[in-house]
Amino acid sequence: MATGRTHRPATRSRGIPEATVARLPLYLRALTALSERSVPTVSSEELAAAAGVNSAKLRKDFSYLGSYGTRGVGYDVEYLVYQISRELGLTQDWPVVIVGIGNLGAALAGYGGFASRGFRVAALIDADPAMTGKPVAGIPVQHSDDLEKIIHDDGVSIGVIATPAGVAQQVCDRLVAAGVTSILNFAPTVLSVPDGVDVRKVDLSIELQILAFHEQRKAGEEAGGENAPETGAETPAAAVPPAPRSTGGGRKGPDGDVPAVMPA
Ligand SMILES: NC(=O)c1ccc[n+]([C@@H]2O[C@H](COP(=O)([O-])OP(=O)(O)OC[C@H]3O[C@@H](n4cnc5c(N)ncnc54)[C@H](O)[C@@H]3O)[C@@H](O)[C@H]2O)c1
Repeated sequence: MATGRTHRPATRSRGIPEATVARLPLYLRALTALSERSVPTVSSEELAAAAGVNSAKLRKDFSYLGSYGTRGVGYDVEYLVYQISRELGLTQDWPVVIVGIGNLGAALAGYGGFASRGFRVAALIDADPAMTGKPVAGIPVQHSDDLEKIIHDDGVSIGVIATPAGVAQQVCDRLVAAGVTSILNFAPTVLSVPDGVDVRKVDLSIELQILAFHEQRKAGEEAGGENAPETGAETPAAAVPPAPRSTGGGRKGPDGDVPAVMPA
């Protein structure tokens, strides 16, 4: 797995640590569920449990947002949704392109959770001429020859790579050259990007391998007659901070990308 080296410091310019930033989506997901149930306020303990985070950590995280809640009442759900959305840059629309519209790309294109969170799928791009013009999830696929024009015309800054691993670096290079500065990589390969470009990667097989490790350990402990380890809690993988980021200049070498779903 990538070590997550990038050019950014562990603390953002506005003073919010990367570890806190990584937990904000977890809070937002829990708060959105509360909002949908018209719950007006929530205590730090309740919200921490819903987000799978320690409540002291939650209070510390929210202090960076200037949100302290009201004693005996808790946090205002709607206001916190607004605050976190604003902090994450979700109060604006982010056009996204997906490159590689095979099994995975098509599934991502049809995923309603992007649009509902402010990520508009602006274009679907594939190198297969047979797919050009065919609608996937209601969006016509465009040929990769037009990638640069599409990025430019739609003002896209976020690209999703769902191509075979062998072409992912080349696709990444084209996206970056065209002006994309954030990449979500699903291809099982480590991408090199220049400074100023953020890469997050998702690899579900790595998550399964980590679960396999824990399964093996549990089985070993049971066989050894030891007490079973603590179970039952969802590990907030995405809340784990990225590894320290280098501040060196130049193109980020291999491992310059960061896993979007990080193991604990
Ligand atoms: N991260 C994960 O958890 C996860 C899960 C499933 C698949 N994957 C990976 O996602 C990728 C896609 O998997 P899939 O099952 O959808 O494969 P697929 O073969 O169904 O689709 C790949 C698509 O990419 C297109 N393509 C090939 N070269 C291209 C290029 N240069 N530019 C644009 N498009 C190009 C192909 O025409 C095809 O439509 C693979 O790398 C796979 O290993 C990752």
